[in-house]
Amino acid sequence: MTSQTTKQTTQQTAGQPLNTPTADQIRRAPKVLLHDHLDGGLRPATIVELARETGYENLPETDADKLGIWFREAADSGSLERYLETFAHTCAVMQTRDALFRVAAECAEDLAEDGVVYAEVRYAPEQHLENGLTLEEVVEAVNDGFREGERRARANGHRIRVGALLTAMRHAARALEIAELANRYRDTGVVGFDIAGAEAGFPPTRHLDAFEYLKRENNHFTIHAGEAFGLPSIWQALQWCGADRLGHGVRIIDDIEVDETDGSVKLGRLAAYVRDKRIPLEMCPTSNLQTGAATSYADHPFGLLRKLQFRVTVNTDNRLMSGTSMSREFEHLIGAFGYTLDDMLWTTVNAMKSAFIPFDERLAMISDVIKPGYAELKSQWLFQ
Ligand SMILES: O=c1[nH]cnc2c1ncn2[C@@H]1O[C@H](CO)[C@@H](O)[C@H]1O
Ligand SMILES: [Zn+2]
Repeated sequence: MTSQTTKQTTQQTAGQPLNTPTADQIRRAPKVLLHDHLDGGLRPATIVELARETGYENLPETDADKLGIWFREAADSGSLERYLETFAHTCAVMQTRDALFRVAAECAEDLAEDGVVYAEVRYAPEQHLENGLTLEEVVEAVNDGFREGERRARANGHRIRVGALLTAMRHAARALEIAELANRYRDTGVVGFDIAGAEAGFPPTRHLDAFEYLKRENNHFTIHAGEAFGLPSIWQALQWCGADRLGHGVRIIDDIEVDETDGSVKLGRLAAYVRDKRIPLEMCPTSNLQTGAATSYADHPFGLLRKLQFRVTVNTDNRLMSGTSMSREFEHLIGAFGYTLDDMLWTTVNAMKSAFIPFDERLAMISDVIKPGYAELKSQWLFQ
């Protein structure tokens, strides 16, 4: 009896449910990433090497460590437009088949190393044509790179699946062409479509033809909306364009009123629609702090949206510019909101449900990979 009481006490102090996950647990927990830019996630050392190989001379630093810091600081501008200027350097070194292959392979390897089991990684093929590659050659180089990265990850004891999202730049006029490209490669590595770039002045409806085309083809797309611009952008993305998911979507918070005195919450029509329809929000906390879309982790809308059970997901956006990883994004949120492994599991299941691969594969990932992975971590204390 006495020993049982002791055991009970030990259970409660060592017991997983009450504990904040450790850094090691966060890294080992299976994670799902829906919003990550290929040209925003290069290893600094790779940029330096590729610049040397391809004769690109405009890098602001040629020492890999200093270059990594330069990207983070330059991206820390408080403005999306200035944040986006840093991509000139990464795109500049991604203009050959070999470079695209290498960057894609390393991307898959790095994500797998960080415990990501499923990722949708996006990039804009139209930004990789400067040395004469065709759109098709760009897509095939990246797809081959992802397959190579998956193989290398497997050889290192990790399992990851990576799908590509093809992005069209919202200031340009190639969205329909890129949407057609995404459709052509839908059975060979491309799982969907997106638009990105400066939001103010470039509303989603500018590219309505691309979205209508994809809907007719029963294909999937997400739209960067509600990041640097507010509710009208989100409303257009959903109600005019028919987006399956929202890239960021943080500004949906502008349609939610919290009563300071009794804490009661009132959702506007758009926020209610987003929650009722289970529209996935691809949230990227660190990126939002850098572009000024949020002021601190503790004040990030993720906390309230999670509490209100919006379908929130955790994402990296640009690992290079934000000096981040999926584990780090979770660490920040856990630090700010006291989340447990169960919260991580909840958002990870949210993300997997929202992926663009077929339903049976999503379900199998949830039941055969994600849930067993968290169960394994949660049961550790029993054997300590
Ligand atoms: O947070 C973001 N908001 C809008 N556009 C972005 C963001 N991060 C990257 N890109 C843009 O997407 C392109 C293709 O990957 C990048 O080159 C960058 O211009
Ligand atoms: Zn993005």
